[in-house]
Amino acid sequence: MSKFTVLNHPLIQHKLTLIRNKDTGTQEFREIVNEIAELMVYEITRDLPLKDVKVTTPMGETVQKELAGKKLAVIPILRAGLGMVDGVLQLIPAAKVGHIGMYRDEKTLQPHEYFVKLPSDIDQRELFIVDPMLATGGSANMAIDALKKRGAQHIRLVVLVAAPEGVHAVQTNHPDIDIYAAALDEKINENGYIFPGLGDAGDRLFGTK
Ligand SMILES: O=P(O)(O)OC[C@H]1O[C@H](OP(=O)(O)OP(=O)(O)O)[C@H](O)[C@@H]1O
Ligand SMILES: O=c1cc[nH]c(=O)[nH]1
Ligand SMILES: [Mg+2]
Repeated sequence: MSKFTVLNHPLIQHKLTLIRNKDTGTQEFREIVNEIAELMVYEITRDLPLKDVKVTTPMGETVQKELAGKKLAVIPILRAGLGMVDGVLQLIPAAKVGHIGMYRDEKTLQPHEYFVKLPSDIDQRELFIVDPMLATGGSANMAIDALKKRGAQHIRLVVLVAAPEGVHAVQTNHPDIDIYAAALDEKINENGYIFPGLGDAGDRLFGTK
């Protein structure tokens, strides 16, 4: 069974409260989403493997550490996932970026894929799928399917707000995928939105409401 981890760092929790507030405007919302993404990536990369390397300082030769594992790629689920990309790249500037376009039918809540463009070597990379919202889990499951179909082997899912239904759906369909969230909320409401949530993440990021 995959791991589900809520990142309880006080800065993450404080910033999440700011963007839940309905009076937080587009500019601030966008800035804070990136800040939270950056903090989350800092937390979840604690287990990246290191190896010894020789380095010559101005004082002489020494053996120190550098990252040893697979290269990384960040995969935003469009649109709202785009809001987290800059935050991730702030810490991992060399990461490649793949895009998966997905929208949820407002009535059926079924996801529809409309765009996929990925680095050619995703099978060699550790992939971080980013999307602020994990509601029914339909979009995340379809994005994971799209990556696996193209050879991806190491995928983690990073979301800001998760609903229990979405966590269960991803864990059931993809027991190999670890999920990280800034919060686990109460439920999905009758319109398919997470409660208490933060509303429509894409609309709040891009000012489209
Ligand atoms: O878990 P689910 O029930 O699939 O819902 C979550 C999805 O819904 C939102 O995207 P939306 O369809 O609103 O597209 P957008 O990012 O373009 O606004 C959100 O960003 C997720 O991708
Ligand atoms: O609460 C939700 C659920 C799906 N998508 C969003 O943007 N918000
Ligand atoms: Mg949306």
